[in-house]
Amino acid sequence: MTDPGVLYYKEDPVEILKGGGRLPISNFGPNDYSLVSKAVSENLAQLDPSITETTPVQAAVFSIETVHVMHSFQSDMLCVSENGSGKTIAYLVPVIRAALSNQMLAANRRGPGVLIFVPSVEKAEAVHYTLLQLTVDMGLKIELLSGNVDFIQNPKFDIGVCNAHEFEIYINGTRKVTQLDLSGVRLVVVDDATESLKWEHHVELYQKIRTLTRARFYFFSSTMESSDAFHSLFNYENSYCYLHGDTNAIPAKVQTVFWEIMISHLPLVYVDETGKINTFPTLDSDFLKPCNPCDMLYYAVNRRREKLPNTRFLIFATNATVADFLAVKLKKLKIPACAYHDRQNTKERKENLIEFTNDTVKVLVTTEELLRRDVQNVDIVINFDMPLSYATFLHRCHCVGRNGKKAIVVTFIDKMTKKIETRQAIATLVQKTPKEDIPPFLKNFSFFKTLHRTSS
Ligand SMILES: Nc1ncnc2c1ncn2[C@@H]1O[C@H](COP(=O)(O)OP(=O)(O)OP(=O)(O)O)[C@@H](O)[C@H]1O
Repeated sequence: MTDPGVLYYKEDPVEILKGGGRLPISNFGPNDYSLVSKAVSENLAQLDPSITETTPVQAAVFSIETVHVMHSFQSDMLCVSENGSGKTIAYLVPVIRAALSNQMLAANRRGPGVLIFVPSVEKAEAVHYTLLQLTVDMGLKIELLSGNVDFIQNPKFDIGVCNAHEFEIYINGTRKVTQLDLSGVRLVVVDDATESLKWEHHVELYQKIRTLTRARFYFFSSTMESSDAFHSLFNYENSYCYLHGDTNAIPAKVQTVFWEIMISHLPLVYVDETGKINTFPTLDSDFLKPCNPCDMLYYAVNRRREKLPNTRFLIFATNATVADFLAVKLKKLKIPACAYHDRQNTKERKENLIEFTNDTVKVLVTTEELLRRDVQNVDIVINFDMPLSYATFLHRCHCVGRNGKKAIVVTFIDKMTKKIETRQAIATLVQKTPKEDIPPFLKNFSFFKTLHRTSS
């Protein structure tokens, strides 16, 4: 196990994982602490690919769990580890352990025992699916509280996989929805914590659950920015914190580039009555002047496909309408593309995703929704719309470059924009980018420049 990361209890580093340290747990085989039951260990081995050895984040979590078991002790946990490092299994194993030990108390319980919160329908479905695979024949009752599923009828279950956006209804109850009794919840996992805590109503939700239960909270995230929301939820006095690698860094094999666009320019690429695509002269030169983002997108995708037809693109748009518009526009320009976002119904979304994963379509236009999924083999990410937070930018960078694969992230930037939040995002991006990687058009970017010009 290379690069073990650092584990802290409260604020002090704990020598728990370093080579030869106290409790290095490097595999999912049976161990003295019953962290992984035989059934879970076998189910993990059955997965494709088979899971037998722990990744650093998994080893860290199991070490913490060992302390919990040995000393009949409970604490909060924060795990920050990059995308694709195995956080899902890292928390599902303790979730299953907690649910199994909770089962003995189930007779007295009137509600769920463990809750997992994720910030999107897609991620909830993916986590639910993995959980079902890991708990085959274990007699645990697992519910998906997210998306287009029927509202649960029996409020007593062992593990709930919940979409934090939709959970409020289960706390308050309605005529159709049974209010959940959360007093028996012993463990709450918040996945993609940075993303989730951006939403005020998620923070309120977790605070409420804190007051209704005696649960410990495990937060998992691939980036972590210190925030008041997090401080208000996390029990610093009694907590483990695990940090792996440079979690707020762009993956080593990912090249980030910034292209200047001008939203105010009219699009010049169009399909005429004969079906011919008309471009404009600069599209044929390697140096492209700032142009309309749709033209720039066509240029980026088309040029690359001419040279490398198998290139797979993931394009990010801010909202569903823009994503649909771009997919249609690309199709008209003879570039097969499909959209994927949370305004589509489940069937449509699944079909589009399958087209992309099967490689039938090589261009997928999406909103944030897809970030939480394991998107495979993407070569180029295009930020058609500028991500408004650096954490989102990092998340998008982490969609590629998994397993050391080379990739490019292209971000379209209109430095003349008057939108304050976009200017703020550009300023942050410039500040965080190494000097040598900042393109000339952004070298003298100032948050105030255009704003001043407008107001004067
Ligand atoms: N111990 C392991 N050995 C081999 N493969 C693993 C192991 N743990 C997880 N994986 C695989 O690694 C991939 C990424 O795992 P996972 O989605 O849990 O990462 P993550 O850290 O949660 O990423 P994200 O932050 O993007 O959600 C999955 O395909 C998973 O099956």
